[in-house]
Amino acid sequence: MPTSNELSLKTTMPVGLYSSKQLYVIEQAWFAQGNNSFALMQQAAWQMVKHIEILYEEKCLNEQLAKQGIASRPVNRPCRVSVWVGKGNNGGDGWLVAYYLQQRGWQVQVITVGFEKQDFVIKDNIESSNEDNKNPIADATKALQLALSADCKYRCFENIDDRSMSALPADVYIDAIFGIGFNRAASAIYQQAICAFNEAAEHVKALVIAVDIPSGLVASTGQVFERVAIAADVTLCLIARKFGLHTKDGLDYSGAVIDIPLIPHLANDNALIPIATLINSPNRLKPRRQNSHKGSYGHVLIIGGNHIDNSQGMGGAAILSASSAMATGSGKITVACHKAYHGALLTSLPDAMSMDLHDTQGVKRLIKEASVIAIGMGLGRDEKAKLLFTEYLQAAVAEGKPIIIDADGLYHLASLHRENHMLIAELKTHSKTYQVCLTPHSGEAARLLNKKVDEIENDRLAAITEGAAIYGGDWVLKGAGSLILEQQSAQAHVYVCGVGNAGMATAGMGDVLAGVITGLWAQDDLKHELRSLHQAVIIHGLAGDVLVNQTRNNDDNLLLVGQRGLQAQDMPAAIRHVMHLITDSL
Ligand SMILES: NC(=O)C1=CN([C@@H]2O[C@H](COP(=O)(O)OP(=O)(O)OC[C@H]3O[C@@H](n4cnc5c(N)ncnc54)[C@H](OP(=O)(O)O)[C@@H]3O)[C@@H](O)[C@H]2O)[C@@H](O)CC1
Ligand SMILES: Nc1ncnc2c1ncn2[C@@H]1O[C@H](COP(=O)(O)OP(=O)(O)O)[C@@H](O)[C@H]1O
Repeated sequence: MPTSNELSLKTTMPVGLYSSKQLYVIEQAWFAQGNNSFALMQQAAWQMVKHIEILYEEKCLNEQLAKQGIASRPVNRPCRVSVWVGKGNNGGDGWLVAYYLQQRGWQVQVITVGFEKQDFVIKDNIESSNEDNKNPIADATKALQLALSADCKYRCFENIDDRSMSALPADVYIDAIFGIGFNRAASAIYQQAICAFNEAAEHVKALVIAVDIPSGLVASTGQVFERVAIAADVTLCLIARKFGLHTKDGLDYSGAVIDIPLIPHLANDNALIPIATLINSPNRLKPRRQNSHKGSYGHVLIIGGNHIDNSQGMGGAAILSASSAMATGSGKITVACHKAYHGALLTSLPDAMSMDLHDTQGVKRLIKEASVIAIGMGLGRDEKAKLLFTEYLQAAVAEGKPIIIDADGLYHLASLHRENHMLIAELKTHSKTYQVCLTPHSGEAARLLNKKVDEIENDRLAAITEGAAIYGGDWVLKGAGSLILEQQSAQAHVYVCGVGNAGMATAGMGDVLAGVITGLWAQDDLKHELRSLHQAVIIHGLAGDVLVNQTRNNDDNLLLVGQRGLQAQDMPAAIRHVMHLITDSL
C-alpha cells in the first residue's frame, strides 16, 4: 500500500490474469513444440529455490534490523525447511524444491499429504521406463523418486492431532499441496493438513512460501472453502498470474506475489487473452487549460438522499456522492434530495445547488441540463421511491445522458427486471450509445441476477459478465479486489482493482465511489481513458490507501491512523489529493 508520498512516484504496469484452464493450454502448447515437461518442472523448482534463499535472507536481515543488530539468521546450523507436498504436479514441484534445497545444504523435511505406502517404493528404472513412452512416469512421481534417491527425509501427514508434524521447527515452510488443479472443497485429510501447516508455521514464526498458488485457493475464482487455505507470506507464481490471487479471498492468503514466467505463451488463440487485467496505477492527467470555465468541467446531477415517511433518513449518501464528485474536479453540482437535507447539504457543501427530490418537473428539467446523472444513493426502497426512480431513469434515457446507477437504484432496477419492465431493454439499448454504469456489491448483484450472495461470491467474474449481458452498460462488482467490466470498447474487458483496503469496508464508501465516477465522467476535457470506469475505481482505492497511511496532527501530537475508523466523509479530501498527485505539473 503506497504512502501518499510514494504515490506520486510509483507506477506499476498492468498485469494479465489467467484462469487454470488457460494455464494448462499455455503448458500444452509448450510441450507440443517438443519441450520436455519434467525439464520445465526442474526449471520451475530451481528458480523457486533461488527465490526462497533470497526471501529467507531478506527476512533475516529485516528481523536483524528490527532487533537492532542481533543476528537471527542461523550461523552455526543449516537453514531448515519443511516442504508439504500433495500428489499432483504442484507436489512434484515441492519434491524438487526439497531435493535442490538439500543439495544446497538445507536441512529438509518433506511432509506428504494423501500418499499411500507404495508411492514411496524406490524405482530404479525411471529414465528407461520414461523413454519407452508406453507407460511414461508422471512428472510428480519422477520428482518424488529423485528426492527419495537423494535421501530426502519425509513423513506422512496422518491427522491434525499428530503433533510430531511440528517436531522439526523449520525456518521456512513451503506449501506444495495443491496448485492450479484445486477446484473443490478439500477432503478431510487435506483440510487437516492445511490447518496443521498454518498452525505449525505460525507457531515457529516461519517464512511461508506457496508454490504457484496457496493450497485451498481456487486459481480461477479466488474462492476459499470454509476459510481453509494456506496463509502465505509469498506466492511464487509460475508461468502466468492467476486471477484468483487478486480478488475475493485471494488477497488474504497470497501474500506478496512474485512471478516466475518460465516459458513464452505460444498458443496463439483467443483463449489466451487474459480473462482480466490487474491495475494498480491510474492514468496521468494533463493540467487544466488556463482558458477554461466551470462549464468546461461538466454539470453533475446527484439524485438520492430521501427521507422516507418522516422516519428513515439517508441524506448523507447523496451528500457524500456530491462532495466526492466535486473533489474530482467537476465544474458544477446539483443534488436532488429530500428538502429535509437541503440545510445539511449547504452546510457541508455550499458549492452545491439543491433541488427538491419530489419536485418531478424541476428534477426532469435538471436532467435535461446535466452532463451526467447518478441516481440511487439513499433514494429509499419503498414504492414512492421506486416511482421516482422509474420516472427519472426514463427521463435520463430519453435525454441521452450518461447514467450511474447505485445502491437503492439497483434495488429498483432488479424489481423492474423481474416485472419485465420495458425500461430495462431501453436502458440496455441506451448503454450501447451512452455511458451507463451499474455499481453493485455482491448483495446488490445477487438481487439483480436473482441469485444467492454465495453464488455471486463464488464466481465473481461469471457474475459481472452475466450482469453486463442482461442489463448492458459497464459494471463495477465492488469488494476486495473490485472487478470492473467495461464494454464500451470493441471488446468487453474486465479489470481487477489492485488498490484499496479493508478500512474502506464502511458505510458510505460506495456513495463516494459513485461520486468519483460521476465527477470524472462529467469532465469531458479528459480523454476517454482518463475518465474511464477503471480510472475512477483506482482513484477511489488510492484515496482510501492515502487515508490509512496518513499522519494526522492532533494539536501538537502526530497520530498515525490506520484502517479501523476510516470514514467515508474523509474521502473527498483524499480524492482531491490523489487527483493532484496524478496530474502532471505545468
Ligand atoms: N505441467 C507441468 O509440467 C508443470 C506444472 N507445474 C505445477 O503443476 C501444478 C498443477 O498440477 P496439477 O494439474 O497436477 O494440479 P495440482 O493442483 O498439483 O493437483 C491436482 C491433484 O489434486 C487433486 N485435487 C484437486 N482438488 C482437490 C480437493 N479439493 N481435494 C482433494 N484432491 C483434490 C486432483 O484430483 P482430481 O481432481 O484429479 O480428482 C489431482 O490429483 C501447477 O500449479 C504447478 O505448480 C509447474 O511445475 C510447471 C510445469
Ligand atoms: N476489503 C476491501 N478492500 C478494498 N475495497 C473495499 C473493501 N471493502 C469495501 N471496499 C470498497 O468500498 C466501497 C464500499 O461500497 P458499498 O458496499 O456500496 O458501501 P455503501 O453502500 O455503504 O456506500 C466499494 O467501492 C468497495 O470496493
